[in-house]
Amino acid sequence: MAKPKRGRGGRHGKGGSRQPKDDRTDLIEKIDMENERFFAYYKAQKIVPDEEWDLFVEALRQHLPTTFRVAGSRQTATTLNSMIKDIHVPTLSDVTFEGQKIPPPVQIPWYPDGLAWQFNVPKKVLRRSPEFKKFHSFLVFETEVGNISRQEAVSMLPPLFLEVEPHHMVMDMCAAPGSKTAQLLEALHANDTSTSASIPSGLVLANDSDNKRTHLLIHQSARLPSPALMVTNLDASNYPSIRVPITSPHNGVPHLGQLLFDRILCDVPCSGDGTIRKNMGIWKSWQPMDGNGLHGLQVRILQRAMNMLKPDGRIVYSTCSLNPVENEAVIAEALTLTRGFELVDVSSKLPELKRRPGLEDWRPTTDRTGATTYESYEEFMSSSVDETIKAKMTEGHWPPRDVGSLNLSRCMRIYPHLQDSGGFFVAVLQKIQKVDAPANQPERKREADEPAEVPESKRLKVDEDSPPEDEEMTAPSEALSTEPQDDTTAPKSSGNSRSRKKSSDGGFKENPYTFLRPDDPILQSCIDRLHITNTFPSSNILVRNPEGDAVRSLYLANDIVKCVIQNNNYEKLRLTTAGTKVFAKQEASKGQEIQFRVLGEGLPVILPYIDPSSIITADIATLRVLVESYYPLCSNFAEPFRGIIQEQASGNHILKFPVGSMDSVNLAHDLILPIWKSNVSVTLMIDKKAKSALSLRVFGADITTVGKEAGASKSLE
Ligand SMILES: C[S@@+](CC[C@H](N)C(=O)[O-])C[C@H]1O[C@@H](n2cnc3c(N)ncnc32)[C@H](O)[C@@H]1O
Repeated sequence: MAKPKRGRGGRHGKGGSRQPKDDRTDLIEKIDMENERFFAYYKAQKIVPDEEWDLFVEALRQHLPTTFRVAGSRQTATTLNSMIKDIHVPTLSDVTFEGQKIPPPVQIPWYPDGLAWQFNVPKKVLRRSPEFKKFHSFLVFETEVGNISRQEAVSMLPPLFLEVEPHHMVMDMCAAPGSKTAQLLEALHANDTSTSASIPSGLVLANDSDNKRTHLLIHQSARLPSPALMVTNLDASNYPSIRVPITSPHNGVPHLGQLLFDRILCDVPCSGDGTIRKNMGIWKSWQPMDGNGLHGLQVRILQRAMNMLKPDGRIVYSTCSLNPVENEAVIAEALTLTRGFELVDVSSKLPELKRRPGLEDWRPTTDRTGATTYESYEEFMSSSVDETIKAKMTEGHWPPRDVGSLNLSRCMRIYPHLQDSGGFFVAVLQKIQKVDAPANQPERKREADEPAEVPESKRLKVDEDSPPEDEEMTAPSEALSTEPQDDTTAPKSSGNSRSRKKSSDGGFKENPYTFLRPDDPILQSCIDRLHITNTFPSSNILVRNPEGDAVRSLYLANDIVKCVIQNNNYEKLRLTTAGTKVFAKQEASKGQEIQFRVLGEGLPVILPYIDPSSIITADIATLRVLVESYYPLCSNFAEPFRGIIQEQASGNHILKFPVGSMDSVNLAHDLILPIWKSNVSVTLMIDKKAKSALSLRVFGADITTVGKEAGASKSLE
């Protein structure tokens, strides 16, 4: 095979111009994009027809386009998407750089409502072309505030195939760093508007076994605050049953039963060779046996998901690996071991997505060169391979004898050459009947004790008091699991564990969540100050300490999150996050009364409960003053806002900027923002990056103090 010699962009720096050190286009030049083991192994698997092989390999060597998704509520997303389409794309359509025409971003054809985009320009264009530079700033700020998600196109697929609805109980088994969790949350919040968030009746339970990555997930999910989110830090293959009160439909007697899920995502740890266009180290490090050691863990995670699913529920299993041992072999093994499931035919869903059917035949290997593969387990076991190596492989690595009955062709393989993307695998499973666990099946050697190593490439893949309502909790009796489970149930008398945090459970050091009494004086003062109506679920407010004191932050949980917290031991669940922060303590100056204020990210969920007469209406000129400086004096505002704000008491207030135009600035939808009024000045209570994003969106430039300082320092360079 001829050695690849090129990447995007020129091979040498032009005219002595400075080359950015970390420009991946340069890296592509330097990396030897060859790996005979990779080629030998995947040719033997026949993952693509012979006539497509060269196209496939050529695509692996190309620079991966940058892709992003417009996120957030449907209304916000539609408005922002129109801005990209009608303002940014026309500006970017006529850009030439160093004599070359640069193509503008284009919509990814298969993504619903045109909300996903891709573009492929060298970094130096993003840095030096004024048009692309401005677009890049827009992307950076909107990403910071959660309106845009920089995500690989193929990674957007699994949540789309899950078809989540706001009432669904959803589990994300291996969730960090959380790009797919964000999509699941968005689907749960489909009824949000541009200013207010719903409190969905469903749940997104996001889990990851890696504690550090769990915190990354929590950071990411703060961009889409939700009272329906819980994050846990457990091994998904051994996830404990979650207990919730269930009313038996037969005798109406309530008891604690297992919470079963409508939708489960298994985006499992994998060898990650489908990301080779981005993680170019894979060219050098890839070994044919990378997937063998992961297969067992992948099967166990999928099986655990199958045992936590409701009848008719759906599981999406996905990897960014091309290896059938991590894909079809896992599906085949799980379908064989756990009866009552079938692969769903989703060929008519996302019709524009180019995909290939799952394989029905594959040939695992333990040969380092990838040249010797084995058609069957029997052939492998009778070979001269060392016994210690044989012991690491199981029958489940190979296609089962009844492979034809499993409909493996319903799995989806996405290859880089089909639509200029990464490589990916997706399978959709549905539970068709009550699961008999364990299934009647021939005795198999299992990999249960095999420690699976997660390859580095994958680890680094980052580019989180009232009785339960019967309606929500009632599950059909056949939905109850009969399997013996680790009991996470909290002592009945106490509800949530009120013991102090301790590190007795594998180093778990999080504080418990404790519900505030609805008449807690601090909660009441927040309610009174903002004129919050009595329909507000004040019995669902939590604090993060065992004493139940409102010390720093107040969180809001929905009913199912509350129910899970009250009926399970938080330490056994390794509960890392629950609900969303809505109020926080505002540090007061000396002698002033301590007050709590509503947070910018908490406001959308509180807004539907705020009496509209307590919201102050302001105009775009007022917004400009608030964006331009940190602490504008009340006297700096024009009338009528100046008079209105001067009359208000010090503390937290909510401003509404209605749709409209003023001085060529257009507000496409209402803006609702929190402010803090002190004796003589007013502050917009959103963080710096959110302020810059807002400024770019509304005023077309970053007019914040930070933005102006950054602009000034650039012009001095
Ligand atoms: C492919 S990544 C998940 C990516 C994530 N779904 C996303 O879209 O951002 C796989 C994740 O599985 C986690 N993991 C590895 N072994 C696990 C286990 N036994 N249980 C739960 N999570 C595991 C890793 O820490 C890693 O974050």
